[in-house]
Amino acid sequence: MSPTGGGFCFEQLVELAGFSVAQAITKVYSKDQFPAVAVFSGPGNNGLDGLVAARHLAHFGYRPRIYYPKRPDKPVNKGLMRQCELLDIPFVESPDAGLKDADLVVDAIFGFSFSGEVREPFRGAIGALSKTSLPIVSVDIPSAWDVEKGDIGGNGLLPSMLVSLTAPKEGAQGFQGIHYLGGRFINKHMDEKWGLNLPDFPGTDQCVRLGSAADTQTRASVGNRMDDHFLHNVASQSLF
Ligand SMILES: NC(=O)C1=CN([C@@H]2O[C@H](COP(=O)(O)OP(=O)(O)OC[C@H]3O[C@@H](n4cnc5c(N)ncnc54)[C@H](O)[C@@H]3O)[C@@H](O)[C@H]2O)[C@@H](O)CC1
Ligand SMILES: [K+]
Repeated sequence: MSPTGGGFCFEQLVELAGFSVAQAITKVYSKDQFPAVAVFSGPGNNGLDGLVAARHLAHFGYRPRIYYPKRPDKPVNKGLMRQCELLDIPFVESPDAGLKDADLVVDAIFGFSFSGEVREPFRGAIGALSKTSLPIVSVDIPSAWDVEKGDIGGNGLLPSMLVSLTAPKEGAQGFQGIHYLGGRFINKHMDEKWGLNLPDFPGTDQCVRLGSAADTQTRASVGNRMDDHFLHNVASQSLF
């Protein structure tokens, strides 16, 4: 683990992101009504947020299963998978196996680095999720949406709930569903540097519900600039 410019290491940010997603889910979809959660994880960091969320959901009393078809051979991926295996969270081999008898879906396929036409095996996964009537919770941005322009191709997911991380993305401005902000790790220096004007997180919560479209809009362009920064500095470990 290497410290970043803000003192964080990457694994910490992924942990806080995934934890906030799991907690936001508890606010809207109770474990009694939505016990079986299908987590669809993509090949990048959005997918890692999904693995972390699955682990916390299991601790919270849900029954997650994970569809994770492309698994980069990195210590962080292997570690997060191992943690899930030790909680007896099954890894399923197909989108259909993920959705069978599920009550809820977590869409952690693509985040802000998605671009172009969806390639397999994720084209099939997104196709399956587009057809399901189950509620979908998207992590950071609905998968296959353009991070700046939203669902321009018309092929992206239409989730019932979105948990934006750190700050909403510009592309999420048109999102009409239940919108939470997660990732409670911004200090006042970061907030001022980026002009985030973050809302107060209630009590010990890791997430806060965004009330209105205006709430999203005022923060969206900042969210994109931060993500650009995040993207270009993750390798050099100089985040924030
Ligand atoms: N901003 C923040 O503070 C944090 C962000 N995190 C997460 O990191 C995410 C961004 O992670 P990454 O930069 O790894 O990117 P993504 O997870 O968005 O996805 C990148 C992966 O998707 C693949 N991909 C892109 N376009 C594709 C296409 N058309 N068809 C098939 N595959 C495609 C790429 O080859 C790459 O493997 C965020 O959205 C968020 O979920 C957190 O993990 C940590 C905190
Ligand atoms: K997503």
